[in-house]
Amino acid sequence: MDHFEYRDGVLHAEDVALSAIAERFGTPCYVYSAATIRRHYRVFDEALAGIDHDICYAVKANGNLGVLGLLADLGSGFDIVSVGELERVITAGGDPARVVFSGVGKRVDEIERALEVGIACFNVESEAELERIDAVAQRMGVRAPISLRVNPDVDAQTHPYIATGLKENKFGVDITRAETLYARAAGMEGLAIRGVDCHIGSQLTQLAPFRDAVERVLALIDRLADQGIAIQHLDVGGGLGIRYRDEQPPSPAAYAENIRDLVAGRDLKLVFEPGRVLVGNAGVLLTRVEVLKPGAEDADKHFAIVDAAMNDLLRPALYDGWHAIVPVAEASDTVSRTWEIVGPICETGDFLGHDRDLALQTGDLLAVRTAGAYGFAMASSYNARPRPAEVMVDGDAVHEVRARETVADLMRGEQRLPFA
Ligand SMILES: Cc1ncc(COP(=O)(O)O)c(C=O)c1O
Ligand SMILES: N[C@@H](CCCC[NH3+])C(=O)O
Repeated sequence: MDHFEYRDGVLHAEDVALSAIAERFGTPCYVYSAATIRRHYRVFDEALAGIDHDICYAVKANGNLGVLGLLADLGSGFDIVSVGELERVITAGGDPARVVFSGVGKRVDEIERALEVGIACFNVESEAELERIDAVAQRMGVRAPISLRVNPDVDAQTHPYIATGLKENKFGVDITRAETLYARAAGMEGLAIRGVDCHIGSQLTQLAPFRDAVERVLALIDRLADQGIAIQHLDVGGGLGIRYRDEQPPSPAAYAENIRDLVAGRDLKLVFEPGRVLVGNAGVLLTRVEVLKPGAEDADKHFAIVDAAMNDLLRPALYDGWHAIVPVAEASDTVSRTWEIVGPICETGDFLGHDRDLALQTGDLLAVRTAGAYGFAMASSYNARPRPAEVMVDGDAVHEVRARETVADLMRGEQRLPFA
């Protein structure tokens, strides 16, 4: 459920026509719906009613200050993977004490800053990192709260680039080594053991892998208890999938019911790190058709070159990700063709969608749907293309939550070599 719908033939974000946004802010432009984000957060939170839980939104999905501020106001915590994300959370008004810090390569300065602001927990991904955090914390005279990210070796049944819970992935520590590492951590002066963490992948559409992972981690928690190591929270990561095309992802309610019986009666808080499920359907990428390049009548390919490209939305190029592409003004009687929707970048992989049946004319506006997660967040300025504007609609109000980058922004900090 989202708040993008046609009214009088024009696609709206809540009460605002996307054509009006294109007029005012130009294209390409990301448009988010505040009501959709609020709704998704509440549905997720309510699904977990009765389970002691904390929601730590995965900032990497969409780190815009407007998005983070909205989630902070709803009471969300945050899952971060860099000091840059930490500063974003703080700037947006998030509470550092509700932050968990994931990631396989945390630098010393990042650990220092996280300790300085007092985050809730480090999700530690290797033995070397345990030692590093211990050393930094001891030097600062504090104890760092930690969980070990364990790798439960379950198949998340998702795209291989975004599956993270298999033995061969770079993430976390092998669950069979976890007890030894917890015993080591328990002896380190700079550490305070708080939890166990796992995250098995992203865009999961099956429930079984989540349940398998939780079962394996709960068994570990029991073995740790036998060793006298008490665990206060289980961080189950993020990963709940959404519908891009015809996927049938479980609802947040089904996701919660899938594990409710496993944790019932335990004195254990569950931490969730949802990203995509909160913001994915809350965003579209608005783009305009620049050039139509139809082939001969019998040609296989007809190209529609739009002003958004792989630098703005990388998911099609990187994962062959499928996004619905719809006209902003509902089509009338213009002849329809099957189009390749491509950007102007000099890469054959620069496409937003293959084989789309659309009635197109030069200058038409299109909306690339389900672009709120891993959209702007993965944008680059390849081909010296300034990154797009980001706009948040809230009812009939329109907020420019990020101004379009300029070419001058792109050259900031650069210089020619001095003349001899
Ligand atoms: C550690 C961690 N937590 C949370 C997430 C958020 O995942 P998703 O957007 O699939 O919910 C990710 C990304 O997959 C992640 O790597
Ligand atoms: N960027 C990915 C998800 C990666 C999840 C990060 N752990 C996507 O667009 O689907």
